[in-house]
Parts: sequence; structure tokens; C-alpha cells
Amino acid sequence: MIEFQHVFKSYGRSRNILADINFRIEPGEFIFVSGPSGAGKSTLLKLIGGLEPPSRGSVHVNGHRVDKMPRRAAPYLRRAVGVILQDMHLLQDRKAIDNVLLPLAVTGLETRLANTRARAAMEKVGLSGKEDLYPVEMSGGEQQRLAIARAIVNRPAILIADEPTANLDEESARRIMQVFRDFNRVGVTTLIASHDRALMAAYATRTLRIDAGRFSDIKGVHP
Ligand SMILES: Nc1ncnc2c1ncn2[C@@H]1O[C@H](COP(=O)(O)OP(=O)(O)OP(=O)(O)O)[C@@H](O)[C@H]1O
Repeated sequence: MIEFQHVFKSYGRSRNILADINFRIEPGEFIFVSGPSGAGKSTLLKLIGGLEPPSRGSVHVNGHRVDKMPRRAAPYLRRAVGVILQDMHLLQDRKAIDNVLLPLAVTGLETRLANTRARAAMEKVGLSGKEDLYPVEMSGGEQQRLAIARAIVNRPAILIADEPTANLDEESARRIMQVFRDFNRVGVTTLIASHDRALMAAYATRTLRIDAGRFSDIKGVHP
């Protein structure tokens, strides 16, 4: 469950990017966050992932108040929420498999088990056999799937992805969306920020839209 109550967000002394946002997302929902460039889509996802604090209001994730979480609770959130940001932050000097292993390092999982988990995550996103490649040796779509593998290796209950299909050709975008759908089908709550109308028309069941500070919660796609 994700719940925003009277959430405001500004950066420093700038205007409010988000103003009095209220919504609730039930486990297993598949949601798009839409709106023009700069509207605050990434900001909204970052609040859920605990990567930015709200200026006011409360953000609940699985019954925990993210905005009040002490620093030592951050590992909990990192495990509960898989984050795929726009710049994927893949480590270029590490092989694909080592990028996926990274989130497991902090869990203290035994090496052999960690390797099995990382390989399984790569298999789920269709990257079996690419374990030993470096990110630069992979296509844009493959790098995006690698970022997804890294986000799901800890088996999060929630996945948030910021423009995961930007800069991808149609076929790669379709494959990425299929990966999200597969996770959603087994119960993972999924939020995807996008301004690709065709993509949303094909997949959206509910859209949270931010436009010039106005927020709307729409069943299906924004008309
Ligand atoms: N760390 C930051 N410090 C200051 N301002 C920021 C910061 N992050 C975002 N902003 C500003 O907040 C506004 C919303 O940014 P955000 O990235 O959430 O929008 P977006 O809808 O995701 O845009 P895009 O579609 O272009 O990615 C923008 O005006 C941006 O310049």
C-alpha cells in the first residue's frame, strides 16, 4: 500500500512542484504517472522510494511512514521498493552480473546464493547469457533490462520506474513493458512515469497526472 496525505514538495525556496497531493494505491495495482516535462513525475516517484523527503505531509509505504523513517530504516525501504531511475546508474566498470549483485551485498546473503539470485533476476528480464558483458557492450534496451534486474533482485513488493522506455525503439519498449507486466501479474505494485501517450493507451489502468501543479487521479488513461 502506498498513501500520500496532503503532500507538498518544493526544492529549496522554489515554488511547490507538488501541492496537497492525496492518493492511495492498493497492492498489485499497475499505474502510470503522467504529465509534461518538469511537472514533477520523477519527484513523485522519488518520494515513494524515500529518495526525497516531502516538504509537508505524509508518505506511507506498506504501513511505514517513509518521511519519518530514521536513516537506519533505509535498507528496509530499499528492499521494499525497487527503483529504476532515468539515468540508470549502472556501474560501467563492472560486469552485468556484478551490477545485479550489488544490492545483495548489503543483505549479507551467502555468495553462492547471491549468485543464484542474481542470475535468476537476469533470466527473468531475458538477459541469460549476458552476465559477463559490461554495460557498454549492451544495447539501450538491454541496459534498461539490466537496471530492472538490479531493481528486482531483492524481490521488492513495489517497483517504480522513471521513463523506462524513453529512447528505445518500439520492439525494445514492448519487451520492457512485458517485463513490468509479468512482475505485476505476480503481485508487484508497479508505477511507471511516462509521457508516452501510445504506451499509456496500451497499458494504463489508472493514471496519476500532474500538470502545472494540478493533480488528477484517473481511471484508465487521461483523455
Ligand atoms: N534536486 C532538485 N533540485 C532543485 N530542483 C529540482 C530538483 N529535482 C527536480 N527539480 C525541479 O522540479 C521540477 C520537477 O522535476 P521532475 O524531475 O520531478 O519532473 P518530471 O515531470 O519528472 O520531468 P521529466 O519528464 O522532464 O523527467 C522541475 O522544475 C525540476 O527542475
